[in-house]
Amino acid sequence: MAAHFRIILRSSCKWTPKYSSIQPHTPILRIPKRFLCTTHTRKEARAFPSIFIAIGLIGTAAYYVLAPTSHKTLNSDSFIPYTITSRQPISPTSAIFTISPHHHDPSLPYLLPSSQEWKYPLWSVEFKQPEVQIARHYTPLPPTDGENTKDGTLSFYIRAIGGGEMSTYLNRLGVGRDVYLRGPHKGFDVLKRLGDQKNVVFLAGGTGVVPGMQVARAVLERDATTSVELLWAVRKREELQQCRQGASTKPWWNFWSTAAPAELTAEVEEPSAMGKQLARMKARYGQRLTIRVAVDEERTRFTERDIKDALAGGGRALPSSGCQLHDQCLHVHASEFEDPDTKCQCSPADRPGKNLLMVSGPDGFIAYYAGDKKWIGGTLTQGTVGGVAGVLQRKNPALANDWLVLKL
Ligand SMILES: Cc1cc2nc3c(=O)[nH]c(=O)nc-3n(C[C@H](O)[C@H](O)[C@H](O)COP(=O)(O)OP(=O)(O)OC[C@H]3O[C@@H](n4cnc5c(N)ncnc54)[C@H](O)[C@@H]3O)c2cc1C
Repeated sequence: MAAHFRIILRSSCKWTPKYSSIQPHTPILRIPKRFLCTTHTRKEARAFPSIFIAIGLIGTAAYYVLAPTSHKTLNSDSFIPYTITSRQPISPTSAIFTISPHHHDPSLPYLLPSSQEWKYPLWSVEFKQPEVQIARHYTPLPPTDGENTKDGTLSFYIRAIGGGEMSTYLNRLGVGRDVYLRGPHKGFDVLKRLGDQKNVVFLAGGTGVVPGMQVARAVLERDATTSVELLWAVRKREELQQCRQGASTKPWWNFWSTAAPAELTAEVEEPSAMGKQLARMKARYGQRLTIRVAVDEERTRFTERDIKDALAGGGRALPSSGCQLHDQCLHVHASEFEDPDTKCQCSPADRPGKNLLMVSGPDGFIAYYAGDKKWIGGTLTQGTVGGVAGVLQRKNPALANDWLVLKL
């Protein structure tokens, strides 16, 4: 989920290449001589094709500006409007935004047909910044119990990054303002990758916890024998709990009584809006979902030992070389946006599947725990496994076989 740059808006792409491919002296329209009136002066004759060109350009531009867009509801080709219906501040730089589409869609593209359930275990949408024409991905928070998903409402946990174009723009918007979305964009198919295995460890930094919540929900709803350990690193405690006015910087909740990352129970004291969401998930899944939180400003963090302990519970998996879904080597050049043609190439008799170690957050966080992602030919790819995960794999080669590392 590292910083993502995408400056292309597909609607404008439709015509931009035509213009960008024009060479300085390439004629755009050739006017046959017979159409040129002989009584025209040379100057007028030269002006004639220019008029055609100008009319052509204006007509094309008018078409794209004025033509009604064929899409009114969420789709992966064009941006459609939503209105911000609520904004719950969490810290000075982060908030949960809830948005509703302008037009009701009876068959939302991210829901299973005739169901309230999400279709994908991991997905995101793009928001566009209309003033500077950029788009960035954001991850919808999974619906809480009893929430109606059919009305198209979506919620997002968004942090404003200092100097960040999109996130500071979004952070300035209040209730009633419009935002424009395109999607859904499918992420890694974690359920197929997990297959017959049962364990997911999700290490998240900051807003990277949201894909972790999506994955936890999908995996824990799949069957009652799965378990998820969600390790969430935040800079400040306020992401999880509201701080009292004038409270000491020392931990004062029982929850924070140890120097190591603490385990979250279903009863978080004075929870933030994110704390409430996590506590609800903990209450729903009980022992099957472990949530631990490390706070930078309290000098707690997830160490190599913590990750090793979290991985200790994974079952043994069979080797899966040559399978695009299960072979770590074949993930080196894979993008986190799943190719719809990606299929399991393992033998069904082998009951394919890998336990999953997933790492999501800012670039530096991912690099520290799992190694850098790499840009190859304009695509951000997984790269090799490095960082803490790489060290653990070298110390215990069985981990490299039993656990697939995925970076978001
Ligand atoms: C699939 C996916 C899902 C995402 N989901 C969410 C989400 O739910 N919530 C959310 O807040 N963000 C999410 N992001 C990140 C988001 O897309 C943007 O990258 C982020 O909001 C910064 O965009 P920007 O335009 O403000 O910053 P930019 O103008 O792109 O970057 C400004 C500077 O900030 C740095 N930077 C960018 N992101 C971070 C970061 N996270 N931490 C520290 N420095 C950073 C950049 O390297 C750059 O130097 C997601 C990204 C992806 C790829």
